[in-house]
Amino acid sequence: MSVNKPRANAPRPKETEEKRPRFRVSLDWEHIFKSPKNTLSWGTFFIILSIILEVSFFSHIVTGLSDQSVIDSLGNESIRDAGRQTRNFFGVLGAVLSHFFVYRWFGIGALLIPVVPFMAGWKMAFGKELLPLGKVTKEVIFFALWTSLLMGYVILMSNTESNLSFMAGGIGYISNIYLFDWLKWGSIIPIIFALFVFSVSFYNVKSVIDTWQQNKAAREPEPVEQQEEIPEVEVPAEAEIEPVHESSIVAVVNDTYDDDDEETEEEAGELVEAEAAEMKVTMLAASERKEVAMPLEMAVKSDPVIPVLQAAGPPSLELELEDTTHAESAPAEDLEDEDVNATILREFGQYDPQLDLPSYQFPNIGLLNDAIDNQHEKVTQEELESNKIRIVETLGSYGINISKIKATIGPTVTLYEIIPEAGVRISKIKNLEGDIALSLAALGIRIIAPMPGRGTIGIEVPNKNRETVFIRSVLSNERFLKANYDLPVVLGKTISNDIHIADLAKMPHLLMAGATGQGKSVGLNVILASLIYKKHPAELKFVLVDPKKVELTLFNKLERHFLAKLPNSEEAIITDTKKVIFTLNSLCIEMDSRYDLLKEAAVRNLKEYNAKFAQRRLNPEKGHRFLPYIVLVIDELADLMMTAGKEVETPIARLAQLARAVGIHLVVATQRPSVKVITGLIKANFPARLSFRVTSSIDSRTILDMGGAEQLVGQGDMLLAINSEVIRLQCPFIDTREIEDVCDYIGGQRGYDEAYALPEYEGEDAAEGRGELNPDDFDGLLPDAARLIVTHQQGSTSLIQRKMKLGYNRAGRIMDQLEVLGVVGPFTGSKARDVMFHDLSGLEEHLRVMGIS
Ligand SMILES: Nc1ncnc2c1ncn2[C@@H]1O[C@H](COP(=O)(O)OP(=O)(O)OP(=O)(O)O)[C@@H](O)[C@H]1O
Repeated sequence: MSVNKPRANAPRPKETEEKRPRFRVSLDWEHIFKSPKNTLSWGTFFIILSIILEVSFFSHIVTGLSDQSVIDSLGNESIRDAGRQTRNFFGVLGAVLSHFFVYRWFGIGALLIPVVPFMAGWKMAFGKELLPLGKVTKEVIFFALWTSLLMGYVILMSNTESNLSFMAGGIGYISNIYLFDWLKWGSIIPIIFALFVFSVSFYNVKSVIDTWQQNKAAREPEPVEQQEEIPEVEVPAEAEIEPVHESSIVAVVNDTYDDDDEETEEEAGELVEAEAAEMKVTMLAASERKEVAMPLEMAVKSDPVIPVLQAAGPPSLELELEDTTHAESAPAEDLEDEDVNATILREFGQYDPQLDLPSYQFPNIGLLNDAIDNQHEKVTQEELESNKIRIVETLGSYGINISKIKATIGPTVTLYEIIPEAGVRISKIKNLEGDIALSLAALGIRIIAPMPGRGTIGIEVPNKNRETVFIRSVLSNERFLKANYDLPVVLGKTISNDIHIADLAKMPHLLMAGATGQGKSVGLNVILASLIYKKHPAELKFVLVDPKKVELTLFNKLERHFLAKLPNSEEAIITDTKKVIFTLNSLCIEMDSRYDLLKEAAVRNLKEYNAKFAQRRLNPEKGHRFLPYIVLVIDELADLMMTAGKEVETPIARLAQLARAVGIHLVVATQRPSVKVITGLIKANFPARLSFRVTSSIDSRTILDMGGAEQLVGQGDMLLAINSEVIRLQCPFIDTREIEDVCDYIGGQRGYDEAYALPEYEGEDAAEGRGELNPDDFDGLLPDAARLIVTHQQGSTSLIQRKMKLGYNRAGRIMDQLEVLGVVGPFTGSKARDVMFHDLSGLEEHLRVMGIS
């Protein structure tokens, strides 16, 4: 066998030379600018810089002429002398900066320049953009140059060069001298043309004109005869499906956000929602037509997103790829959409859901009780020593000798880890649990034999004086503040006094059990409080189910911020079993519709979907929207299972099985962890389980698949089992007053108009009882909607949405009520419903008879 050896005189390979170390000073710019420690300082620096620039430039307008001589002689005299003579507000520095920016370059156009460092500084310091930075930078550069050119023209034409030429700056003045040679007074033409070109390309003037024209056309009454045959998808004019129109609608919303005008913001939001749904059908109709007419080369171009999904394999759960017919028709439309979306992204930056409530203030930690954890009551040295001695003696009396014992003091229990001498059987120690408890005269001794991954045997002994872990101490903990989880929840303090933070989004659901009075409700409140402290109302909604009627009432005040509810229900907190069934089914509908959106967006989970939406790669006019997480909290499953059984179990199991990918997570608590309540179906879908003290080891096994929870000492002492790992934790304590203060604080702020509307779900009974609907239950806008439908002879929800500027849910509800009233026929799929009245007089008579007008 021959081996190729390198010859001694062979040329040295190139890589060796490249690998030789070079002495280079390399700065880690990423760290310098982006490290959280530095951003505040850099941000403040840029803000100060912008103020210095602005004041200097203004000052230069008055002092520029007299400072000119100082600038000219700068090299010849000392800075000190120059400083004394300079009149600029910021001395020599201000004079020099102004000399360049104002005098040499931009003239008064330079006054715009400081806007850029100010906005950049603000973004760095506070992590938020006042306006989209990239867009503003381009505008500032253009208008600084353009103002300079315009001023140059004005000054040259008015012969005021000597005094005022600084207002044009070097760029404007010199450019105008050249332009003047060519065009004389006509040099204003290229200047105005430059403004025109910039406006057209930058502000998408064409789309504004198109929108205006379309709106004008839409306002003109449509002839009745033509509409008789038109199905639900209306306005099939070619111009209306131009994506340029879409961008303008989104632009309107964003402009409103930028203006911080909250009232108009909502109106615009609703308008867009209505327009979006209408456009959804219009675009659908358009895509169907395009499928036929699309040229071949367009059809084979693929959507850039779809291959990514294919490469990543079949998505989890229900997600499947689009069917091929759709995939073939999608690309051309998607390519157009991508262009529009890219333009919107460029102009308005990323979509920020928090701008829904721009002035929302997160609750501060000061609202919570500042009692510090009662350190002084901790375990004393004597207690430790006497426990150690008793453990060693008890084990010794059974012939078990210990080579080492070590204690770790936790908030509720102290963990004694022992290493027995060689040859001792673990099961022997485990069997002595009762004897050790007896000798220590303590309740709730738990033996962990062996301690996983530690090579020891653990004996947990409750402390005589236990420590209360206050919620404030955990929520203000740096680890929690920095936790970058999607749904961070603090569950408690571990035996080594670390706080245990979990990500509910990853769990993905939590099942809690515990006998009465052991701390379940406090535990639920702690979970809710952790989420409220970390998430903005736009990002998270709660569905609260409280059959006990008193536990979660306090959260009612969060209705217009954090709560979700069924459209027709009065109370945001659900206490009635029937409503619970409706709500659970409604959540299943929400889950299914979210899956449809994910499928259409070709993404695999909510995070990817929202990221894509924020990058403006999903068109709101096709029904896409930012999807908040939804956390369903049930404070007493036992009660529901007893009264409704399968009706509750099935949707819960379905949600638990499927909803994680679409951001719906469940936290379910129960007093009775019996197999009738925690059925196999439910249990199998809750990998994370938490148990407070239960009454028997059978209960403990039902919830945790192991004993031990019956040995806990109550008051928030708990065992958390995730993926076969069990941790003992002390739950933090939050009291009613604290929850009240936090809820008052949030509830007192401006919120959404109403709670987040879940999809409507009508139980079978409701469908049967439809004919008996009480006129008092009808929507106030029902008569107007009926007149609209009859006037247009078109039973379309989107018509109500668009003309009456209503959200989709409300318009849909009105349409259902119109059906009950007999104004329109039943739902017929994609076609518009039949209209049962041909003229308004017939309708008015009918409304009068029905007692509605
Ligand atoms: N983490 C904790 N720290 C200290 N004390 C606690 C803690 N959790 C609960 N407690 C005490 O236990 C009492 C009962 O707690 P909680 O109301 O949460 O019980 P529960 O399990 O919800 O009972 P029920 O099922 O009857 O509603 C509280 O009023 C409080 O005094």
